Amino acid sequence: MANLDKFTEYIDTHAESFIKRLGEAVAIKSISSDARRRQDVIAMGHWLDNELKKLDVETELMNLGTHEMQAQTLQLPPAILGKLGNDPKKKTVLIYGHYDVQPALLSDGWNSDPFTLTVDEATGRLYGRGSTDDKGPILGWLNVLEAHKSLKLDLPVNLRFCFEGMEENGSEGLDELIQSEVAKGKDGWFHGVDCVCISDNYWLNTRQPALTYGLRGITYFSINITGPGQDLHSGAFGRTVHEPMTDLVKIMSKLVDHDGRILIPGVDEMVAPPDEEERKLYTAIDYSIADIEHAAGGQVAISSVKEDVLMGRMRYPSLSIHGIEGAFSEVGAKTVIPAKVGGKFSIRLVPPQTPDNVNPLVIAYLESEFAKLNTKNKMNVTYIHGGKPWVTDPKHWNFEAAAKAIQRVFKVTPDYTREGGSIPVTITFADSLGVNVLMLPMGRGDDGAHSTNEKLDRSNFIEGSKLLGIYLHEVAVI
Ligand SMILES: NCC(=O)N[C@@H](Cc1c[nH]cn1)C(=O)O
Ligand SMILES: [Zn+2]
Ligand SMILES: [Zn+2]
Repeated sequence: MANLDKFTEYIDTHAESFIKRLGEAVAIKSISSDARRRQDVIAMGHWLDNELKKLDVETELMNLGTHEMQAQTLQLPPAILGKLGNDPKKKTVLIYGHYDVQPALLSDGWNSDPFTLTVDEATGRLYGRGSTDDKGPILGWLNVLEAHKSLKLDLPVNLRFCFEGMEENGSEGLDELIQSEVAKGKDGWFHGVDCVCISDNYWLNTRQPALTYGLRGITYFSINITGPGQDLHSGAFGRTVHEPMTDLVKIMSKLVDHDGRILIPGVDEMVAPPDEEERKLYTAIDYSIADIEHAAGGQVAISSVKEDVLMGRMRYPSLSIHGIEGAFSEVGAKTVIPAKVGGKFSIRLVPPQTPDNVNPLVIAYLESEFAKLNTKNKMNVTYIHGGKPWVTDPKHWNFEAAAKAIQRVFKVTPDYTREGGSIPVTITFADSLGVNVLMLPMGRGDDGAHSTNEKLDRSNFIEGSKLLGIYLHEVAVI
């Protein structure tokens, strides 16, 4: 393998300009789930496209059409497909990432403006929405390209890129794009891809780099309850009408138990319990209850048994309640009966669960529980989006190359993990291209993705950029 000292030195000496570039990306409020921010998501796509072009990547902005969201018809942000290198003697690696982010408001509890990358010099942490999910990792790839271009270092593999702007909101249009590109054969953007690498997840803890060979799927629902023609005075109407919020709270309380058990008949039962052999896998992982409680920011773990916590995240389904639309949520003591409320929840799925086999159980259960309420209000259940779980073979050469790269950069062997989150496009790549997909995380388990004060440690950004580059060199020689 080539002497990569110059490459790693370049990454070290250019750390400040890489952080500045990450600051530019974080400043673009590319929140895909908020119709008001759609132009920002599109602007972020153009920003990224421009950065790729500066680094000699041939790109095309793919128009994914429009969709309906929040009572509007919106242009979907473009998928960016890219190509760098076409040497038949080299392997071809497809890189995926997403340039959209989750919503964030200072008033949610951030200590600094979420869209201003804020460097804490004392801890080396880079705070900002998207710092770890997924702008930091995407920019890690840009850092690798910049270093190779500036040093006139030959890239060891051909690269293909697929960056999207709707991952945090159901990846609309992407599956169809991938399938149509694959159907084009040698004229498609993904022709000749040997393996896929996705950097869009986290180490399990704060100490040990990880390689991830599984993701949970997801099925996301909203339950809307209506009845009164308008919001009502609770003094004038309390105990005289059926209240939508009361019905909703009762229904939502029937979904999951305090110990995480899903109460929808048949859902938990689809997943076989682990045997002794499998349990040992979790015993071997360097993890403790303190790790989960540190990452959660409170002493709130459901179990005090490490293996159960790990299995709760990696190999069992979970149900989470996310929010209630239409609820009175301002300061003060408004005595209102909301006329219309919508509760949102999702279930993380594991094999053999899929939205197709779980959704009918969810809908039948909600309808039967609603019928028991004897209310005159009306319930409407909407499936918002979903994706299947994914598990792959971590003994594949793609994982071996990444493990060698981790050994070179961090001088340790990685943890092998399954991730609790979902990236539905992973399975689309695996199935439609028929190649191995690797998840190579950059951030740590306490980064707070989707949460307040999301961060990426400076060392993870810099060492992580080295890792991405060295991984490509290991792929070339494996
Ligand atoms: N980094 C991956 C990630 O955060 N994925 C999201 C995907 C999603 C699905 N529905 C809404 N977002 C996740 O929540 O796992
Ligand atoms: Zn992500
Ligand atoms: Zn995310």
